[in-house]
Amino acid sequence: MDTERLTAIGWKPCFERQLPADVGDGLVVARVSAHYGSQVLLLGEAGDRRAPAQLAEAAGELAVGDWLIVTAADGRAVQRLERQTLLYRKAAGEQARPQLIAANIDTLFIVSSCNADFNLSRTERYLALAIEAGAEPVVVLTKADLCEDPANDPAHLRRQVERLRPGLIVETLDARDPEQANVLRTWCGPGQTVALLGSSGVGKSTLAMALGVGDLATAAIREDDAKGRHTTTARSLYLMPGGGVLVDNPGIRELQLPACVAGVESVFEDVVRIAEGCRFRNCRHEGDAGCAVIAAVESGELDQRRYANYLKLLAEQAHNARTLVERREQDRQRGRYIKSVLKDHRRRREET
Ligand SMILES: Nc1nc2c(ncn2[C@@H]2O[C@H](COP(=O)(O)OP(=O)(O)OP(=O)(O)O)[C@@H](O)[C@H]2O)c(=O)[nH]1
Ligand SMILES: [Zn+2]
Repeated sequence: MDTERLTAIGWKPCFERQLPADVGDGLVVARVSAHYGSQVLLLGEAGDRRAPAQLAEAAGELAVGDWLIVTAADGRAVQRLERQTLLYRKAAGEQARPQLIAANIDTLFIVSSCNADFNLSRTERYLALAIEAGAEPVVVLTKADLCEDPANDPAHLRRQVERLRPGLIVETLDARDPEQANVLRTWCGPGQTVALLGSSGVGKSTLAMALGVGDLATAAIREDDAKGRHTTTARSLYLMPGGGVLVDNPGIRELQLPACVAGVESVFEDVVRIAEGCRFRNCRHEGDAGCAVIAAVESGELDQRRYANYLKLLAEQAHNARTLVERREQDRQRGRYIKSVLKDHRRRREET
């Protein structure tokens, strides 16, 4: 096993420890680089290769960024290494299970611009997501060069964001300038995996360019299919020149809040601490008698915006959690209904 080459695709000692003894004996290490329909793209020591999804998923459901032990011959997974972090979102459509977005991301760059997109409540939402996933959040404020309002200069905006969470790291920069983007190199070295989270137009692709990844929009793999036709497929893992990996796919960019009480409570530790002083244990902090949170807002100790966003994010994630449970219940009922229809059908057939 060439550890150096694996490190270039995000391999770390914590994965090394999980390796079975027989790796090398017809088994190789690979990382899920993209997942589409019936095919999975696996990134290994020797570069990209394809495997039928059915084989690659033999050791469990996959997310982009997962590490697998696969057979060298046909890419059949014999083991999925334990995930260090996992980004997921609420189920889409008929699915009852959360949809996996990406695994093993060490750092989430929460990107927002110094001008129109600057929004503390949105940043809190992304912080909750990052913490829930287990990834380290780093806030990147782009378009620092376009900040014309001296009352809202980049340094001032940065301080506002820093106050959202003790120890939170915030960088301000012009995303078009590779030299300025170098402040992010700390998180982009060998063995490290990062992803960019943020609204459209804030500069995620521009940042990726500045970090040397190249043009994300056009960075597709061209290959010839069995009939010699050119096909292009989008991958989701990009190697950075410094040795790290950038994960990018639309699923990450548009991430919504899944069920994540722990993430929300971690971002709002101060509010949770104040709430310990509420008279009632199940206080909803919405006008209940003896509410310490409302008292803190009234006294000015707690910011009104932060208070409102805390309640909003809590409600939102609870709603998303509830729809999952409700969907599961609906599925059960539908299953029961289908069974009864089939039974009915059989009985009638037996009668005739
Ligand atoms: N002046 C200035 N322009 C920037 C900066 N960052 C991004 N831009 C410009 O903003 C526009 C949008 O940037 P993108 O990198 O495409 O934004 P994105 O976040 O990738 O957007 P989506 O792909 O829609 O998610 C481009 O025209 C960039 O050149 C910056 O720091 N300063
Ligand atoms: Zn209360």
